[in-house]
Amino acid sequence: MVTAELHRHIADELANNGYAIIDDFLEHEQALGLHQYALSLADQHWHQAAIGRAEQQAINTMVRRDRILWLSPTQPIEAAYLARMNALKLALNRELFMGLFDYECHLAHYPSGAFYKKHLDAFVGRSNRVLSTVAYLNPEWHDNDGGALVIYDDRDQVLQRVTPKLGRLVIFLSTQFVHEVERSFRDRFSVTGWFRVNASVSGIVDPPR
Ligand SMILES: O=C(O)CCC(=O)C(=O)O
Ligand SMILES: [Fe+2]
Repeated sequence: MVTAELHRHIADELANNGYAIIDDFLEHEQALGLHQYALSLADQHWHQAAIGRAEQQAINTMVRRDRILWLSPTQPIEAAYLARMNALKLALNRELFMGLFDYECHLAHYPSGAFYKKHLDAFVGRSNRVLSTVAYLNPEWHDNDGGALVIYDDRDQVLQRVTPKLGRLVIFLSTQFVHEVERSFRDRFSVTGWFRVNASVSGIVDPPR
């Protein structure tokens, strides 16, 4: 699919279902490059992920056990990913008038045994995160490797069980879908991010990193 068509497809899916799952969203080279990059980063670059907002941010390994690294445009490979998501942001604003203001994202590494229990990424009126994105960086992932993303509907029924395979993007409304990452049995890598509306619009600023 050419980019304009792909962006329209994502906008349609979001408008109709509130989420979209796009295989090969990342080109093979880019996805593999990010995977290699994540593998090359030494231990000290990664941080144990926290949960909760601002003053209550806490590390709780009963809830999540992934390690993260925020992306910035300083490295070309990070800049290329951010540019890709910026293009998507512009398209979604054009198609859906979403008023998306910026995008923040981090690499995430789930070592073998890691998971992230059921949660919402944002609460209505309490966060400026409106759209969650996860791009997966795992070549040759099999169902018995675990680590599926499970998305629930508003009656707590499984809506989608998504295998974290290389190049796939999942995008969903942050306040609408409870989701979890099942225990992974291999190293699992992804880029997780959020499109945000202007803090002065929602009146809330997300926690400092
Ligand atoms: O990696 C995934 O599939 C989802 C991660 C997630 O839910 C999060 O970081 O908030
Ligand atoms: Fe999440």
